[in-house]
Amino acid sequence: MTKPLNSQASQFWRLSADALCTRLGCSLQGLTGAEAAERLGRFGPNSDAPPRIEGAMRAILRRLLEPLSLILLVAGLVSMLTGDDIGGLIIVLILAGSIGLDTIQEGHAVRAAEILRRSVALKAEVKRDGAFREIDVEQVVPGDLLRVRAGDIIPADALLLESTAFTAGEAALTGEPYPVPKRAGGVTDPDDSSNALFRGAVAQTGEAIALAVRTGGNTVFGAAAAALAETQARSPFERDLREFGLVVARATLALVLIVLTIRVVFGREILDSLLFAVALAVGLTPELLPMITTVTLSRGALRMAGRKVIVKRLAAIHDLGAMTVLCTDKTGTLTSAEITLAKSINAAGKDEPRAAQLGAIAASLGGDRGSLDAALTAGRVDAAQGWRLAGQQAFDFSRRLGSVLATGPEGTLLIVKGAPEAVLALCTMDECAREAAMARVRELASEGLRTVAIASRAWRGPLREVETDDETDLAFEGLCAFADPPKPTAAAAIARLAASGVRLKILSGDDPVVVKRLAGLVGHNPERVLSGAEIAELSDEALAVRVRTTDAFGRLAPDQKSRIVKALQAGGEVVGFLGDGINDAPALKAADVGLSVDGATGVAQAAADMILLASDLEVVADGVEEGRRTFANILKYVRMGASSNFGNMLSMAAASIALPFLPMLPTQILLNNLLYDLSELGIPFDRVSAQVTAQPQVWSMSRLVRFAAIMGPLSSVFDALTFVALLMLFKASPGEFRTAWFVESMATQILVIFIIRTNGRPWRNRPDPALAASSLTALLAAMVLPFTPLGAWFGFVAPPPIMMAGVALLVVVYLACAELLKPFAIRSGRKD
Ligand SMILES: Nc1ncnc2c1ncn2[C@@H]1O[C@H](COP(=O)(O)OP(=O)(O)OP(=O)(O)O)[C@@H](O)[C@H]1O
Ligand SMILES: [Mg+2]
Repeated sequence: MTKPLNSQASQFWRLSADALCTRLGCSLQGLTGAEAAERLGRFGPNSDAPPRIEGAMRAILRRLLEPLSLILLVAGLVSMLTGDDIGGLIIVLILAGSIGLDTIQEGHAVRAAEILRRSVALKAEVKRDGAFREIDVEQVVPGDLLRVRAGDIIPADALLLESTAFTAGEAALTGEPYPVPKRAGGVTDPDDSSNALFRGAVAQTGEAIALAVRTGGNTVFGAAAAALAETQARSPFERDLREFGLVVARATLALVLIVLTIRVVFGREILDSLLFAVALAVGLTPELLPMITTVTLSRGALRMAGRKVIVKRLAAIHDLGAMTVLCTDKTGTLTSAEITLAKSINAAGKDEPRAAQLGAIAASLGGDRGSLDAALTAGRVDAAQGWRLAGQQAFDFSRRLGSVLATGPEGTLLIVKGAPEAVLALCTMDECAREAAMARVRELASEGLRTVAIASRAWRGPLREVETDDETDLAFEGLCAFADPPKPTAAAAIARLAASGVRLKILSGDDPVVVKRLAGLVGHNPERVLSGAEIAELSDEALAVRVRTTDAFGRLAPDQKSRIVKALQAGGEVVGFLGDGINDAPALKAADVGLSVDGATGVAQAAADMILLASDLEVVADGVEEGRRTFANILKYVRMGASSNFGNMLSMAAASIALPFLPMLPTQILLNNLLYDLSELGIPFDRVSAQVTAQPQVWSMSRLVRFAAIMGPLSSVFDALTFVALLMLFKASPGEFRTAWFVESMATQILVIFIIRTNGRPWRNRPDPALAASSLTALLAAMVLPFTPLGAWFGFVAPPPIMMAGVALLVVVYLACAELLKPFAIRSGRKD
């Protein structure tokens, strides 16, 4: 991966800032809005090959160019030219109808979902018209002055101008596992790019100002960088569905070829046979399945947006519905994130403002964007007056401390701030005093207060950046205690999640005592809280066992959060992770469904699959419900296809070989297919019973196969019965046979939705009016058409009433049998 760095043309970091400014035609003062707009036009958006939203014409063309559509189009035209005007016209019209239907359906929903997804696009901070402001990452242009802070994804390739304790994680770009320090200034070694920032890397610590040099696909890592931000990997559900589609498509091809060959060998009319075969293929291919999943998922995404969840990766909707365990960070989800400074205590345990004073200096000079530093700064607003930052060691989540070198009225002071046990370990104090301080921390924790310890040391010698070795021989200054009360809504949301089969686990970097108390307050009551130190001792296998029974974790390092997620996955759980910090990003990536919140750090948002517009577990519970509902509706399509529709087409193939005449004319088959598609239009809107949304919905290919293996043959049996009855009993003419069977086939295909849309009795759970309307309209059209003058165009011949009565009876008996067999078809082999 280091290759692009070596290519001469891209080594902008070997130039000085001034030289780059000349080359880019800009200054170091940032661009004006007008300049930026002009550059955006010139350089294009800061993204790789922007995912174009397909226009209607293009969408129609894409469908028209599919092989089956092309064949139909050609066949239709040939029919027209060879004298069968009406037949040809009908084929072309039906083809146009189907394509129009698909385009309208897919276009609207998918476009709307894409717009939503963009609404949570990553932000970048740039100087425009003299002030720093947040803009969409795509709007960044070469020449922009960037400000990047810990937790941001670096928006463009840029030359560093200023930095404080800035390190960048470039692991995904270069393979270098540790964050690399970045400093402004010239470099001599061409391999040394420590003064450059690369798009797609993660700002790990500190802050930097940099000049954007390249954007979008021109960046050193180009597409690789974008791939980092957008994970659109296929979920198991999507993969299985595709596989299923492929299997069916192959079977279709084989079947159609067999039918065609046999018919041609037996000397039947070639054009007719070809048309019949193609129509059969149209009826058989689950060409709608991918479109329907996308549409249903997109509709689900729109509904979820109504419930304040923005979906970035569509398939994650299913994963959210399948989720069995939700891991969550503590601050901001269980608590309000508006942490306030409650107490400042000195080393002797007395109230004294000094700890808070020093904490505030450190926080305002060199703090991160976390809630603790915000509370410290807000606690003593002008503490930092007269102090200047001289050096820094940014807060490190693994060591749980950070320091600031500050020069001010007291001279130069090294201030160290972090988790009590981490800071106390660096202080010069006897064991007794240390124990007393820790006892105080525990006492505060039992009152629900979380603490940060402050230590300091007078600095002698030259001013420079702080190193880990400097953080020794510290004097313990005292503790700052913060109130972080639980959210009023948390307890109810946790209960709701539990009722819907989702177990909650708290994964916090905070003190186990604080975690345990808070958990109790929101009704979570874990038996004990496992700490990061204990986890470090466990093997992956041992951890996989422990996580099953442990519901809260404290003092976790970022990689331990993702270790726990993986341990849960190893135990067969579908794991969700909700977090907002830079320390949550690894776990968000590892989880099956990563949830972050609007306004979270860039890395967390980039790693997440969904963004909550309100940081509240209530929203997650809503999302879970919506996810299950969406999935249940997709399952209806799949089941529909796997039962009647597929069965009918198989019977058609068999009949075309066995019968001396075509069991249905090609135009009739196409009409059948179109009406069937129409009948399904209402499915995405359908209701789902509370019983179905009450438990995690896990996709299972084996269950679908079981369903198809029972319902498919049932449908074929009834087709065979229909054939026999029509030929033997009613002595139907070919025209009557086709018409009667058309009606029977439409009725069974369409009406079975009312049976399989619910696991219980159909009359207990009413369909949504939209579904009832689409199904019954399609059915009505199919039943009336043969008896109208228009029917003759399709080759329908009105059968005698007695024949129709027989067909009606068969349909009723079929539906009754389907209802009787349904419990066996949907019963799963295992308990779930
Ligand atoms: N800016 C900071 N300054 C000093 N100490 C900090 C800072 N940020 C975090 N810490 C310490 O590190 C610990 C872990 O950080 P933090 O609480 O943010 O982790 P977390 O896993 O995100 O926790 P939570 O579940 O509360 O969100 C804190 O409890 C605190 O002791
Ligand atoms: Mg946090």
